[in-house]
Amino acid sequence: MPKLKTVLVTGGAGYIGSHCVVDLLQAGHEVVAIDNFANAVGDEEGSPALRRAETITGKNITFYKADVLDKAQIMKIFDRHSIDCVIHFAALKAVGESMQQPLLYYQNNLLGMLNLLEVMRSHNCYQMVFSSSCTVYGEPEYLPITETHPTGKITNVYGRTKYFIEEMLKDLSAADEKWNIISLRYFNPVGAHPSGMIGEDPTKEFTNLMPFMAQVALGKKPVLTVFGSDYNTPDGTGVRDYIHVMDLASGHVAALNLLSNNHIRLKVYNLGTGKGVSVKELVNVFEKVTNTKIPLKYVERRLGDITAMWADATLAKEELGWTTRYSVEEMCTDFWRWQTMNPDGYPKKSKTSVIVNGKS
Ligand SMILES: O=c1ccn([C@@H]2O[C@H](COP(=O)(O)OP(=O)(O)O[C@H]3O[C@H](CO)[C@@H](O)[C@H](O)[C@H]3O)[C@@H](O)[C@H]2O)c(=O)[nH]1
Repeated sequence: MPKLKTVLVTGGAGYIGSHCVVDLLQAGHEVVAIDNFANAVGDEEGSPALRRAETITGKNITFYKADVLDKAQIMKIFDRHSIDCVIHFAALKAVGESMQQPLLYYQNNLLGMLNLLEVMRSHNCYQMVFSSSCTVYGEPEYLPITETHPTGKITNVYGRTKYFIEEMLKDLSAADEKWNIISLRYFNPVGAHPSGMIGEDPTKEFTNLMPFMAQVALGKKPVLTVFGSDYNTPDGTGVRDYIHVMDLASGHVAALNLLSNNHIRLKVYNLGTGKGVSVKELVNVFEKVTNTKIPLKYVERRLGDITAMWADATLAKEELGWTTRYSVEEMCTDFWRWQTMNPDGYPKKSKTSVIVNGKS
């Protein structure tokens, strides 16, 4: 039986965070969520995504508008709640921006993690699930990529922050056996909760393929720019391992269960489907399930993009007992449902029933 936990979810109002909160609540865990709204909709009064997560699950979430860079604030939250485990999503993640503002990325992602780990240690909380990325592998030396593939040859600052944090976690777990940490390397998260109530609504510019494609389908952008048609792939376009965000969410609940029942110190798992899908293939499926036509414009390769990447997710299957359930069709259908039900994303100003700063 999984043990029920009080889980602090940093970046809980964000795309992956909010979907993970739904799964945690449905599994019976208590959630304390924090977000600074750097890339999620919300304000002092709370988060529309989390309010909807409460509606979906019929459960309450405690929410704080808080920043992992503010150590004193994080201390207070730990003083107030008996946190068993932290799932750490809060990070900046725009590759282009990270190249222009490296210090911002190092400060936010590395210092944020350091603060969190120090506060955790001061409160005897040693369990963490960390949101890492397949970006730590750089250009693959072989496919599918296993967790033992070399890491570190990364061409962007964002990716290096994930890699440096993984190295930091290795040192930490080697130095102090109390830590019990899982780092999850995500492949390409897409889709939305099947209810259409929560989904991806970045406050920054859309740069990822599926959200951009949906903007084109909605008529908000004129054309989808395809970056490169001369890759060494079956149709010449880039290949990725797209994974439904609800599958990603269930991977976190599985990781939490493993940490509850085993002292593993530090483990790394790939979360992907194991299937490579090209840009053209994804566009075709999206057009089919949404009954839309996406105008395409082929341009040069995007700087820093890799050719192809997909996961070997055998380890997560064997050790976390986790498998993906959603097809590429469902990823597109669910994303489109979210987009058509919420063409402008979340309401930008809304009262929330979420318990904010510990008060209803
Ligand atoms: O307008 C677009 C956007 C993307 N692509 C292509 O679509 C594929 C997927 O691109 P995107 O959705 O931007 O994802 P990635 O570049 O694979 O980056 C994701 O996956 C990385 C791990 O590999 C993470 O580090 C990033 O945070 C995450 O955004 C790539 O072949 C891109 O060249 C286009 O052709 N046109």
